[in-house]
Amino acid sequence: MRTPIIAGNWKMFKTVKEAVAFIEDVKGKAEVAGVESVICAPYTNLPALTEAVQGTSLKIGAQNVHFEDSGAFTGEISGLMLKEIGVDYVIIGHSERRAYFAETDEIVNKKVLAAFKHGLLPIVCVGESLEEREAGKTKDVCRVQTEAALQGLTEAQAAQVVVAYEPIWAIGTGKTSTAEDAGEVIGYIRERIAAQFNSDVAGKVRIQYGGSVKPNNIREFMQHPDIDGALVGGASLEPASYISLVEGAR
Ligand SMILES: O=C(CO)COP(=O)(O)O
Repeated sequence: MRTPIIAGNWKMFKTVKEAVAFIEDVKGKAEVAGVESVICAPYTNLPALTEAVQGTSLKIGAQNVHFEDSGAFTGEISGLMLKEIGVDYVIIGHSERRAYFAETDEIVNKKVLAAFKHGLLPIVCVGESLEEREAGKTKDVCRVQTEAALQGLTEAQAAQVVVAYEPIWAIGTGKTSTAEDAGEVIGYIRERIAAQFNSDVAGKVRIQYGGSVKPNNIREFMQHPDIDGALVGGASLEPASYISLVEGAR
């Protein structure tokens, strides 16, 4: 059985003070047996957050990582640095990074390999644009992005990957995919992982849905047998809303 995973992607929101106050509010509440609960925060929050979640089951993730360990890469942060401060997860290849920061499938793959090198677990984002959806390319886009991201991983590593299927048109728009539709794409992604590795690996990889997930629709997505959780932007920012999301994944 795959453990459901709810991950909040805070994007570029919250100061350190706000981030720590959030953890105080959700401690013990956004902790539900059998559900993994991860907050992916801006870099500046991470040291305080890894400290704040000590003694809880909450996990902390970054939203990006550079693929080199160190070097002349002004403004970048490496996996080595994230591991040192106790980060567990890292979001890689979010559509906002692909669109605004020119991340290619090749860069995403390098980052996934770098994450494993440092013992960080990647949450790899894939998903189609509205244009691609309308052109009937949804599955192709997801296949190409997923295969590229997981290239070069061992079977043991691949089995630990979290994939987030986030249709770009559903992000921050209030439009969601239906659970049935998202489940179909996610089922297809799982089939492709089975083809790339094997069915044992594919059976272990957790695949989330992301895109306007809210407390009022989380249960619908979680009821689909192929959907293992959610990557949530806007609705992860308020403690009460985040707690409801984690409870909804039970
Ligand atoms: O991009 C997302 C999570 O990574 C989704 O954002 P929203 O939940 O705000 O639509």
